[in-house]
Amino acid sequence: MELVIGQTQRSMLAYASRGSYLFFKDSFCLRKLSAFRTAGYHRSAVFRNQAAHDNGPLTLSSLGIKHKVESGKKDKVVLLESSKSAVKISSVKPKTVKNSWTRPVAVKDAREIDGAPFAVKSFSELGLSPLLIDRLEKEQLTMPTDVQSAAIPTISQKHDVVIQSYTGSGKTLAYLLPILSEVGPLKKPIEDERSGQKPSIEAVIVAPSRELGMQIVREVERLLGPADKKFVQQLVGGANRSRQEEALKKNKPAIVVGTPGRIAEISAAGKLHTHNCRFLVLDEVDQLLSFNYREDMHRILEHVGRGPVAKPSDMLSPLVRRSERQTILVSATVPFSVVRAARSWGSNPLLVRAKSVVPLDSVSIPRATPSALNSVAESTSSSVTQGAIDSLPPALKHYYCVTKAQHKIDTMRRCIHALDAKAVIAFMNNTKPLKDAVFKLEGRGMKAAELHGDLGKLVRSTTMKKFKNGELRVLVTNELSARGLDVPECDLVVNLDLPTDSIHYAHRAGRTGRLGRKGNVVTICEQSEVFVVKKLRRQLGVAIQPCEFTEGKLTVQEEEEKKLEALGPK
Ligand SMILES: Nc1ncnc2c1ncn2[C@@H]1O[C@H](COP(=O)(O)OP(=O)(O)OP(=O)(O)O)[C@@H](O)[C@H]1O
Repeated sequence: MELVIGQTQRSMLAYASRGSYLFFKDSFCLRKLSAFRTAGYHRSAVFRNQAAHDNGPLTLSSLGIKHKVESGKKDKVVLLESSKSAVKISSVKPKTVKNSWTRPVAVKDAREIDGAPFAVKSFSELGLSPLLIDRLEKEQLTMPTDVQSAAIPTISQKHDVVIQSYTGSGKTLAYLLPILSEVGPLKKPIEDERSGQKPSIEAVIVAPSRELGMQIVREVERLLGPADKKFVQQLVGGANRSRQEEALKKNKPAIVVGTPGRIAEISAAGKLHTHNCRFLVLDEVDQLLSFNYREDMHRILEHVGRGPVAKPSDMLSPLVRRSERQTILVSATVPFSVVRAARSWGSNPLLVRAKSVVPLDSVSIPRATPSALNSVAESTSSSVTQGAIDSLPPALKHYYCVTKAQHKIDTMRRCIHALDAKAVIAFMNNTKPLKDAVFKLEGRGMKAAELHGDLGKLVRSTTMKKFKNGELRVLVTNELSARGLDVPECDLVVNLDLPTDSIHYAHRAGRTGRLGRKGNVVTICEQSEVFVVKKLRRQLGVAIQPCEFTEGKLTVQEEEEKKLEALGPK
């Protein structure tokens, strides 16, 4: 059936219900639009109108569009009347690729996607399963963030995606919710569900640090509810491996969350069966691409979601092989290395941001130039810098304070008092000096603790718990253990050592100002390092103001600022 749409005055984008047409931006001329299978069932369609878009979240009502769904028919029809044009969307049989042992998978044609529904008023407009909506309401999670509004429908329609949005903008739920809508006890009833199907692992989530891995496990447990916690299993390093293997056997979880080394280790031992896995999520993916995870990541990518090939005729084409598993890459920063990975591990991946969903191939992210191999120069490459800028929470305030190396801790203590900060994360580049920093802070009566990879799992989780419940005021840590960490109460980030580039600056800064909250970032440096702060300031396009802490107050050094500006860029 051909859908013909009259010209409309506005460039609009619409998502429609199951099995219907997806049509997209640009003034709709008379043309055939190809069908597109949606796994999730929308009870509404959301239009994007460029004009209205800039005035905040878009919903049908905000666009003056009334919609109703005629139910009871096999194919649903969503009638949309707008003041400008009447558009009738009717259902069509989607094209699917079906194999003997995999679920029907729509052959993806990302060219059809141009924009996504924007911030909608509630999760129930995003086609999530009713059971999951109930759980969200019980957890007082009612309104999706922008990146969630864009990511949830896109993932539900079986696209491989790269989710990029600034730190603390809700990327974790952006991928967890569509997965929980399809997998585990909260999933939608699936028409072609074969009864008595052996429970198997259907989603693998990989995180670069134990803390982040455990944080994601707690988020899944929170959503599943106390009775269904066993559907998710942690496979993080540092924990007892045989206990993890016993739990896998006993609980047969639908979702596993872990660090690359431990997942690869248990998979290699033949104790982790992920060939039927439908989702592979790589959280903080730019970290997971680093050299030290190479072997483990290779194993995970080669095995997760790679179904058994029963007979030669089942040999899957490269496209279908890749499309049998949905690959979801997540990070606040998306340097070229992530783009390259998405292209090789996914099929027609889409770049999902807070306000847009576009084919990844349509975004020009230049390669890091060979000369940018060293970290400081690397951040001069526009892709890296752009990634950092995109990852900075908008409500943050940035300062720097000059002092001698031996006075840094004392300066930080004065900074904490001046800002009356309650939960401070202080970053250093190496593990060794962390203990000394804690010792000095404790010596001045400030409750502090160190967090790094050399500590045992128990010490690390106890430290995190104490920090989150306010028993500790300062957490002194290094880069890796802080990636993705979510401590909503964190109101101050201090750089005791300069970050190596703008991306690292942005990820550190993003530990505060979570989900739009206020936050301060203070970099304490020596005079000889001021030029690096200026470079970061230029690359990030944020005001990192010179300041000092005297008589219990933070004062911005205006004249110093003017002097610096007068010197011009170095
Ligand atoms: N729709 C929502 N409504 C209310 N709170 C939310 C919502 N989505 C996420 N949150 C909360 O916001 C905080 C930040 O979410 P999350 O950690 O997923 O952000 P992120 O973008 O993954 O951050 P990072 O880039 O640092 O990993 C969490 O405490 C989370 O529980």
